Parts: sequence; structure tokens; C-alpha cells
Amino acid sequence: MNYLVFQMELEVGKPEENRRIIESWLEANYSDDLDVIVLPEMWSTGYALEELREICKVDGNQSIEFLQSLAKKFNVNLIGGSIAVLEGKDIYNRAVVVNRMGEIVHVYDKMHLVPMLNEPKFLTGGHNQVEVFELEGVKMGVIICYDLRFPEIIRDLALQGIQVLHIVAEWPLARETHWNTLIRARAIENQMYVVSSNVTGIKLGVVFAGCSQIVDPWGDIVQKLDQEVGEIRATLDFEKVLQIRREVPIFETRVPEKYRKL
Ligand SMILES: O=C(O)CCC(=O)C(=O)O
Repeated sequence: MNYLVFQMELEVGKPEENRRIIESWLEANYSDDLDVIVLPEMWSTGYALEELREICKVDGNQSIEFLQSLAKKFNVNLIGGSIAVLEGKDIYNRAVVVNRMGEIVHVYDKMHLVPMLNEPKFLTGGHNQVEVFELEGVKMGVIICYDLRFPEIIRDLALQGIQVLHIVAEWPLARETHWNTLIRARAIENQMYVVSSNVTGIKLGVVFAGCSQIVDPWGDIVQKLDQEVGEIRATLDFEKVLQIRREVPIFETRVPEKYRKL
């Protein structure tokens, strides 16, 4: 399965501008053999939290429709990063997955809100448990940024059978070590591919880490960016997931009846 991951520098509070950036990047980087494209967290608005409610009155669904038309135009599946969406009084940080036909196959609202960013003041945490979706017959999951710190939900997805986890993020450089280490740990402990798309650049005084990467189920880095705007291309081989799970059979060795429910 052929992947293309975008590491972008986004324009805070300007969804139209960010849609233009993504479309022209894709026009320049698209190739016929692509199966899945991955975009970062909150790519349409960035962390314009103070203005988010006003922006979301106009945007949100517009950016989701943009993803649907992009998927159809380029005939590609999209892990469409996440988008701030207003529902009633609540704003959710919503990851959206769209298939080649432009159909929404999965949505996930960020469950863990980040105290360091004052997210709970502006956003509502997702109400639902994590669920699996399928693209091209492969079971997958998606989480958003800070969720990476909560191994419980990633194990939940692994036990539901995913072979690849996507992380869409706006992770800061100040905690780059955590980002790199946790991604590899999640790949090793769940024996699955981890594909991440982070942003780069400096926005509202925050320096972002970049370091978008694909890690294989052994924990080896397949491809990784530093802080540049750019993309990763890689082919994921799901036979490798099965082979590593046979070689080190942790899922068969688990004794959940002995684990305390946390
Ligand atoms: O957990 C972290 O250190 C960063 C989290 C974050 O920036 C986010 O969830 O947007």
C-alpha cells in the first residue's frame, strides 16, 4: 500500500489558504500509484482557538467537502488530518477519513484535550470510543496528537485488529523527544505500522517539531522528515506485521484477566 504524507506549514485562521496549499502540493506530488495520503491536525485553521467559533460558523463542513472532492479528483484515499467542526454549541477536533470515491468512511473526535494549550476552554472532547476503519481491505486507526500519550486507546485499536495507526498532529519542538520516542514505542508494543503527519514552522510563538515519520512494526524508521516542509513516500508491507506478530507473539501471551481495569 503506497503512502504519501504531507508535512506542511499552515496559515493560522485561514482555511481557504490552507486548502489552496494542500491542493497545489498534491498537484505537484501526485502519482497514479498512490493509495493513501495523510494530512496533519487542524490543518484548516491551525490553533486559532480564540477565533475558532467564528471561523467554524463558515468553515468545518466546507473543509470536509474539500477533502471529499480532493479524494475523487485524485482517486486516492485520504486520512484527511483533522478539522475544527462546530456542532450545536460544541467545537470538536475531528479527524476525517475519506475513500477514493469521496465517501466519508470514518470520523474520530479528539478524546484527550490538551491542558497545556488550554484546549478544554475552546474544544469539547470526543464522546465515542476509538473504532477501526478499513481502506482497501486493511484495518486501520487514527488518533490525534496528544492522544499519542495514552497507550490505552492505541492498545484498544490494536486489539480490534489494526495493522496501521495514523497520528495527525501539531506537536511542538519543545517535546520532540516525546514525539519520536512514543511513536516508536507504540509501533513496537503493538507490532504495527505508525504513520504520522505533523506540522512545521513557527506559529503564534510555537515552534513545531515536524518529524513526520513512518515507523514499521519492528520499530524501525522507514522514512522521517526533520523540520522542512515536505513529504514522505513509502510502501507499507502488511505481511511484515503478520511475520513480526508470529516471531514475537505478544498478543497470544497477554493475560488480560490478570490486568487491573484502569
Ligand atoms: O502532548 C504534547 O506534548 C503535544 C500535544 C499537542 O500539541 C496537541 O495535541 O495538539
